[in-house]
Amino acid sequence: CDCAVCCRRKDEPPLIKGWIPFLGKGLEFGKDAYKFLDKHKRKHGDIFTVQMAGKYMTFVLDPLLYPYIIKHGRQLDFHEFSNKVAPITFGYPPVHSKLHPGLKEQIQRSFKLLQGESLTLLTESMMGNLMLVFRQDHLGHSDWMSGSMYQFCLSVMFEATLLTMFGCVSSARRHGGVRALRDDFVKFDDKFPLLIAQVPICLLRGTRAIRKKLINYFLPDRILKEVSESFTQINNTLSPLSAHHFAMLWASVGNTVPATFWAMYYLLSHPEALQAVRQEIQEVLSLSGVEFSNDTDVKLHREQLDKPTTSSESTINESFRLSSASMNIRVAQEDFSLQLGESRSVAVRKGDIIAMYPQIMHLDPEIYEEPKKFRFDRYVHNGAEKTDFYKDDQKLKYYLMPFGSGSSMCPGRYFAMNEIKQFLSLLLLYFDLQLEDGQSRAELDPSRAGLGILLPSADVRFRYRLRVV
Ligand code: HEM
Repeated sequence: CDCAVCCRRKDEPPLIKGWIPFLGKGLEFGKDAYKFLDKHKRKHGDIFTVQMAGKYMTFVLDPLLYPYIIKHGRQLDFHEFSNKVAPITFGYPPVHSKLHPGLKEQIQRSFKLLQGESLTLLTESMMGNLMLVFRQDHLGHSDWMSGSMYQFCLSVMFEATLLTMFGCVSSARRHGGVRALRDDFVKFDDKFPLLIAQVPICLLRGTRAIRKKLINYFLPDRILKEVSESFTQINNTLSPLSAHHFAMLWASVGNTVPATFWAMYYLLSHPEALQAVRQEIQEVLSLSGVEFSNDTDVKLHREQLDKPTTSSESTINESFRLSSASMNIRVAQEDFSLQLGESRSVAVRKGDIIAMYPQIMHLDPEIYEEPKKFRFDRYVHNGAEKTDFYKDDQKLKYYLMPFGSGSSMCPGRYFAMNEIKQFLSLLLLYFDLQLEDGQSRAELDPSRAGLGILLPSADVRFRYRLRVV
């Protein structure tokens, strides 16, 4: 092993020193995250500590132990980490700032608007906006068109999400400046891993100016002019800071766009999956008495999306499994002994970081046979959702974790699932789709490992044509 490993007290995991790929004080993994963790797991077992910049970070990589960490919400806190890093990254005041009393509570309340009754509103609005963008940008031709898949997903999902979350200007249904906004967003997003790693923004050329432009876009007099019964109206009253709106925009598209890309890519590269999902969507429509034709707009309401659609959901979950590389972080609030099962405990000091890295579980051949292969029906059993997956002959409580876990779980997860389903439904209903020759080997770009859904290392060319129905 090329790392110095110290054996410590019996209740302390092996300590690995001298590993430098982490940047700054922060947590950017960079290219070697999976390899690094997998290598040390084989050598030192499922629990080990990495020392960096004076901090101790203990990785727990056995998914059978995840429930013990997740249930320690009080002693192992997520928000200490996010409350510190998010304001610096997105440029809003610290959540405990005296200038904005109650900000923390406002932010937490705004997360609730992504669920429950508001989710119905959001989902309906997203449907209309997706349809609008599809109709105006892509449904006008009957010949084969050629496109770049990531760019296609980005342009449709970015604009439809922006309209859904933040409304539109009063004079038009679409924003004139959306392309410029999207380009700036992509430039900021490129630097996102460095910002999260707490590299000072002044060292990232031009990024501060781009962030300022993006924040200014959300000033109340520039956007949100036509807000009636929308999510935006409620959201705006609760969280009046434009920099926080910008953070919400990042949260709502930063992972959703690559997740949509992977679901679309896997469907196009697996025709049997595409066929099964298309058939399932057609059945949902016909059961609701909707007769589909390509010159009318489709509406899929929340009740229809909530119907058991096992092939679509399994396809999306399988894409998450293969492309997600988020790290779940907790910060110890006190010195204590973290009990991991009946016979194991780990000494934790106040300020230590405990991390789970579910990608290791997602690619574990003991849990998922042939883990690198896409199988659209991996999460289907006897026509229903499959939820039993095993490790060491024990059923796993957590087997798929693209959205984090416990108290830190993504509040937008239901909305994300709905919007990806809506996007795929429109895509498969309206278009014949094909990959261009030689485009069936998309690779994951590991450079934002630790932060969510990985992007493809290169875009993929595809062809699409209006279906004749
Ligand atoms: C496929 C799409 C998505 C994925 C994979 C995803 C994943 C995640 C993950 C991994 C976290 C951090 C959880 C943790 O560290 O334990 C998170 C947090 C968050 N997500 Fe998502 N997310 C997605 C879509 C969305 C959408 C559509 C929204 C909003 C419309 C959203 C809003 C948020 C917010 C606000 C947080 C911060 C929560 C907090 O600080 O407590 N996400 N998401």
